[in-house]
Amino acid sequence: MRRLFATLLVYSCPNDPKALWQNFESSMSEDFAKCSAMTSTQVKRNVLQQIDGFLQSMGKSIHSYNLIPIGFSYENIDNETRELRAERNIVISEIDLNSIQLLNEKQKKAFVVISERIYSDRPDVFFIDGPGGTGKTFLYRALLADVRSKGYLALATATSGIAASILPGGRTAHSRFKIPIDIFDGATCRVSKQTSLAAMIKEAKLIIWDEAPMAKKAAIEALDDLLRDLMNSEEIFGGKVVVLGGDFRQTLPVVRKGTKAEMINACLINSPLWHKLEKLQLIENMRAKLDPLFTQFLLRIGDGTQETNENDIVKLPSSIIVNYNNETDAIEKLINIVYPEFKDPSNKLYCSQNRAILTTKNNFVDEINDQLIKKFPGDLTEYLSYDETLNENHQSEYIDLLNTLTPSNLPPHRLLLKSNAPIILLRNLDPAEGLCNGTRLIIKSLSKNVICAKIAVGDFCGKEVFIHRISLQPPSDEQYPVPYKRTQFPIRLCFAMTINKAQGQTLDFVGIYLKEPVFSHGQLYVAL
Ligand SMILES: Nc1ncnc2c1ncn2[C@@H]1O[C@H](COP(=O)(O)OP(=O)(O)OP(=O)(O)O)[C@@H](O)[C@H]1O
Repeated sequence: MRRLFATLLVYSCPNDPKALWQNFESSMSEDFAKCSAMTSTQVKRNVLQQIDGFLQSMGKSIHSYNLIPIGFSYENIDNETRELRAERNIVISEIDLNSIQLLNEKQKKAFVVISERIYSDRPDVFFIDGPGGTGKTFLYRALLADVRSKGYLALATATSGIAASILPGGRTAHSRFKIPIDIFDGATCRVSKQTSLAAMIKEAKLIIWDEAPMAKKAAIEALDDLLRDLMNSEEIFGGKVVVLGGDFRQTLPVVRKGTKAEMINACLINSPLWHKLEKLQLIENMRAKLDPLFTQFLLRIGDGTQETNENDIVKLPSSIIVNYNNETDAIEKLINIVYPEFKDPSNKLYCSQNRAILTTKNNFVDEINDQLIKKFPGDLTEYLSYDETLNENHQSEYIDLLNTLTPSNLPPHRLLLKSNAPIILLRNLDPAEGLCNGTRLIIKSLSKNVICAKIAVGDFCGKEVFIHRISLQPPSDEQYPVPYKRTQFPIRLCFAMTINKAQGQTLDFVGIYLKEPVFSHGQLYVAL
């Protein structure tokens, strides 16, 4: 409830935060108040400190909301000290520690080389290059467990929230190192030398950045500059052991409206840092171990070496193709294969959580989700967004148009939902607690102002969370007739999703709907 209150303050900008606080203070204090050892002042202080912690993780502070009564002594623990404490308190799982014994030959080699540099204080910077499923995450988890079990700090980061959420203590690199989101060449991280965040980064024995190929080179160069500055060293990454990793066959950094050349230029591979990284390769596909022929085919797709016809089109193996007569028949058949329980209502519905239909464009995703939510059993609940122009003088002129717009990173104006349906989160609400852009959840209940949902996968699987409406804006570089914001639940249905959104997801069963050819072989590779 305290987290819900903090996200309401940040994303819904209530007119009178103090009144809201006074109304709900006792409900938000219930658990602390039950502890008889605490005085009412201590209860209030604890509640305020926790709310402040949530606010700070979203870049805000409790002092902006006028919640603390005048004269009330509120000693806030510096948020960064809190972060350091959180780092030190990360639970090291037995499974991760034991996984060191299970590493395959290449993973073991990488583990030994990196560990040797960490503990001998002869720093180096690595790039773990491995196609999807070759056990990069497995290796990172083993390294993190090993370093942390020896009492050292190890910082786990990734480019996307969803990849960060599968690393223990994982955070997005942007939030951990305060790298500007709208990064450009020469931009710097917003960490000043005197803060305890700087002290924590300096103390770290190991820094991991997963999905580095998806980040712009400017972001990784900003980390290099930050570490040189903090460590007062001209060595690469300030002489820290840094492990970057990922798979260049998957999708590359997004340069909105950029040309192919601009996208390639933004890649880590075109940074002066690239040649200085020690490359370690993982090759054995641990995910598709039982199907070596498919694994080889997948690698040829990723490397762009699979044979194509005269129109540059690859032929997929007939064993994975669904035969159909026409377009309507095609999508019907695919739906029946991916979601067989829709045909047989006695079948368990809940298995839909680890299944998805992947396709290339948002409008195909919407078409499929619309069809499936109607077939899904249960009562429909409709939530309409409130769309408003930033300049209120334009509101009446544009309101109807705004409702029809479907920007890629915004929920739809008309959200049709049912209990037990799968949804995907569209914002990083609380990555430390598993609520990232890309987290999949199953709806438990739908109320007028709050949706209760259960996280469907990952370390936080099964956790129940409350989601409320927030104000969202389309990306500033997407062209719309007028600047506007949409107040809506930050979710979409996810019976179907785009291939790009699926990158980094773990799905048990996938149907791929290719109404049009994919944009690149990297996109087909991610889907397959
Ligand atoms: N040495 C190993 N022993 C047993 N299982 C392993 C080993 N290495 C990896 N795995 C398993 O193989 C699967 C794929 O591994 P992992 O997710 O680490 O790959 P990845 O390279 O990070 O993939 P992606 O790039 O798609 O995220 C996981 O289920 C993981 O637990």
